[in-house]
Amino acid sequence: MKVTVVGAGSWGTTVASLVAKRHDTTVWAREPGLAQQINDMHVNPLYLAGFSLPERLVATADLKTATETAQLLIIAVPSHGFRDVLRRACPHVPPWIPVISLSKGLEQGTLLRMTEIIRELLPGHPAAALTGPNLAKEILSGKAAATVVATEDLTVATALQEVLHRGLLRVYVNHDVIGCEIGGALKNVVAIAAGMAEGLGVGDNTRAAVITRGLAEITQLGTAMGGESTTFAGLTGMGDLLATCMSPQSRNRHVGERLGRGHRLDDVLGAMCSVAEGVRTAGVAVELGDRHGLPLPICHTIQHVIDGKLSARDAYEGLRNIPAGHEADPW
Ligand SMILES: NC(=O)c1ccc[n+]([C@@H]2O[C@H](COP(=O)([O-])OP(=O)(O)OC[C@H]3O[C@@H](n4cnc5c(N)ncnc54)[C@H](O)[C@@H]3O)[C@@H](O)[C@H]2O)c1
Ligand SMILES: O=P(O)(O)OC[C@H](O)CO
Repeated sequence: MKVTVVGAGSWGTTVASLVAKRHDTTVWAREPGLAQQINDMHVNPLYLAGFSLPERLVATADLKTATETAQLLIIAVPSHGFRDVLRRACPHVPPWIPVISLSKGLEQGTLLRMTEIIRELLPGHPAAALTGPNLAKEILSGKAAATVVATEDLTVATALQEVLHRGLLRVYVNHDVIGCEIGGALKNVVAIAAGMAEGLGVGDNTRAAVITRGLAEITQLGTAMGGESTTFAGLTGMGDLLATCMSPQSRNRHVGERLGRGHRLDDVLGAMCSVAEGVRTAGVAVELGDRHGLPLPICHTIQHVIDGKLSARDAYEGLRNIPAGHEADPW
């Protein structure tokens, strides 16, 4: 099969490297110099310094060349660039090939999930999300992991599972696309909160409380949007939340940790080469919460920190002052 991965960041390059072991795989890099380094030296020093990539993996900076012969298209650019890149690729995408989103975010303004953007721009193409506790560098270094391919049609999901399943990467299927995408996007916001706890040194009990209440917020919003509650206890919910909140490799947790240590958001983001999706997702989650009548206090608080209305320390004070009612209440 001919597989094209659009986006040569840390996750796009990792997934392309795994798929390239069994399929003809092309990765599109926005940066022409990076495409050349992948082709000539089989490295991606910009996003995956120190790793060797398979020699079979081909890169190009030309979107038409990358997509026109693809039999499976995988989109791996951050959510803020997703629509623009897909729109530019659209005229070259062969009819009816499946399109998988790797992006864990929501579109600002429209509040859409990435598979909804795929459906809007490429109607009739099967749209899927690949999501789960998947820190790119661990997977590229060959450590075992599990992930989920989510699409409503389980026949398509099973076919995609077959393409993506690789030795130590165990790929499950799920039909609950809403639940899987909401879990993947919102865990990044909670990871910023968990990182802040780390930076502030408020303790592991507090961190556990924030992670658990964070999962409650994710589940409330996800089920209100049509996701199934069991999904949020699985790999794309609790699994990814744990990996992202616990791991020092997480960019979102890193942003939170720096904020907790008193750094300015602009400085933190300016020093990073990679994306931290939670920074943009917090506001979208708040808007979705408003739409569904849900208070989502952790998302609100993180949005206030991102807007500069609250310091990390004040944010934690504020969360402490929220009245504790029944555990099943939405606040
Ligand atoms: N890195 C991981 O461990 C990991 C794991 C699972 C999911 N994800 C998700 O995958 C998505 C991509 O993450 P990543 O880690 O590869 O990001 P990254 O920051 O490492 O790389 C992003 C890639 O997209 C390109 N890009 C950035 N902005 C763009 C724009 N506006 N238009 C076109 N291209 C643009 C960059 O050039 C780069 O090739 C994110 O949504 C992330 O949450 C990441
Ligand atoms: O580095 P982060 O915070 O974007 O997290 C990466 C993955 O989404 C973890 O599953």
